[in-house]
Amino acid sequence: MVQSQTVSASRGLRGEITVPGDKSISHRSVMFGSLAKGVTRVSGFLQGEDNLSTVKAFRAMGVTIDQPGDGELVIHGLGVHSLQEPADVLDCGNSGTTIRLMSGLLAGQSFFSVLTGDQYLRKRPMGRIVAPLAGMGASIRGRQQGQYAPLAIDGQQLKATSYQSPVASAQVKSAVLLAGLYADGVTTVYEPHLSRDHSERMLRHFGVEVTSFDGGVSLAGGQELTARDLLVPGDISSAAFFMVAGLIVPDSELLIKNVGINPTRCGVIDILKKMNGSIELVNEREMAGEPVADLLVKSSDLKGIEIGGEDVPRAIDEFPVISVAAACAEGTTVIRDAKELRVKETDRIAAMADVLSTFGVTVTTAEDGMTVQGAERLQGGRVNSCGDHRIAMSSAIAALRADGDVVIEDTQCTATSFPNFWQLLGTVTV
Ligand SMILES: O=C(O)C1=C[C@@H](OP(=O)(O)O)[C@@H](O)[C@H](O)C1
Ligand SMILES: C=C(OP(=O)(O)O)C(=O)O
Repeated sequence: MVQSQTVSASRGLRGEITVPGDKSISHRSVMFGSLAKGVTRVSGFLQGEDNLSTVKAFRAMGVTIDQPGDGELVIHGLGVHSLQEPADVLDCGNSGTTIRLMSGLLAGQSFFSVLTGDQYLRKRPMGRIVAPLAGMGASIRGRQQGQYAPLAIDGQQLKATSYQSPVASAQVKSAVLLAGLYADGVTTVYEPHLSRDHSERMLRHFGVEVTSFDGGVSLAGGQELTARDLLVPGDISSAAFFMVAGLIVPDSELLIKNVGINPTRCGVIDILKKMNGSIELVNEREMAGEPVADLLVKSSDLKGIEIGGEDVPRAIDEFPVISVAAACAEGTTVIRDAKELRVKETDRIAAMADVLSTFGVTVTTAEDGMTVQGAERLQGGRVNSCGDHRIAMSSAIAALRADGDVVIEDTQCTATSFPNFWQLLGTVTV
């Protein structure tokens, strides 16, 4: 049954919260832990649906993964050449990260595998990974000449590549690097702007030599991974909903604890600060090769700004909620260079333009972004998430500032990345 949620205006957000573990790092912990030799203990693992798809896929390839407690995994890795042919199709659900990274990994195995996903994932572009992997000798077939899943992968001996990616995408970069682990020679990926570097950091954590340089990254094939414990920080993409909520709702003061602030991910903090948002980083520290801090957020009078260039990949999943901040800011916000938003779980430019216009906000869209006119007041109404977790949660945050109740339809998708979102929102809103 399709679920919905009704959200009313808030008189302030107060208290301390901890958001669930980082989705990108959680995926990689399962993948790299499964390839490592030895036992990897993960804590802070995100038990969202996307990550559970990754766990299921590795179990289907013979890896023993125990879940002794909430957010805990024990992965019994047997080395880079230990995976077994899965007996059935691997279902990646809604998760772009799962299907794209696993395609790179499976391209170099000595077995056959098929990857698919839900109705949203089967519409997302796969040619962006199929093309560079084919250049390494991979045999991958998919619908419409390899553009769309299901993808059928006939594992091959791969050769190293030097690939110039046309998009700043960590999924493309990581897929090619994972294939590169199985290739003869040194694989290099160049990208137009630096995308999130969790793969590079975690591979190093597991003892792989990875060289990052201005414009790209390279690694030599044939390296082994050695198991090491991992602590997953809170997901900045999940924290972003509460950052914006704390800024736009008057009389708010919120401490969001234990948030990953990797420089390739913290564009949302820089953008919101540029909008005059009060966000203070306290207790900065490092956890398993990733920087972490607590974020103190206070209600602020936001102002419109221009956003584009290298800030875009550093905040790519946060644009739906950044557009909510823009709707509550004084003046105009222009978002450019963000065409990638059109190929996420939904077309997030079109979806947010729809949502914000229901709230009474004036939005114009462009192929690569949108212009949002800040509004004095938001109005209530009925919106639909289109099955996209980030659209559902962004709508909920806008509703905290609306004059009337907001009904959000199709809200079960929040379990993709933030299973306790509604409960947490309830605990901090006055
Ligand atoms: O590598 C990752 O974990 C991710 C990379 C990004 O996608 P792209 O690589 O398509 O930019 C991001 O949108 C996604 O949520 C997670
Ligand atoms: C785009 C996202 O994830 P993925 O690409 O892994 O589906 C997201 O979480 O916003």
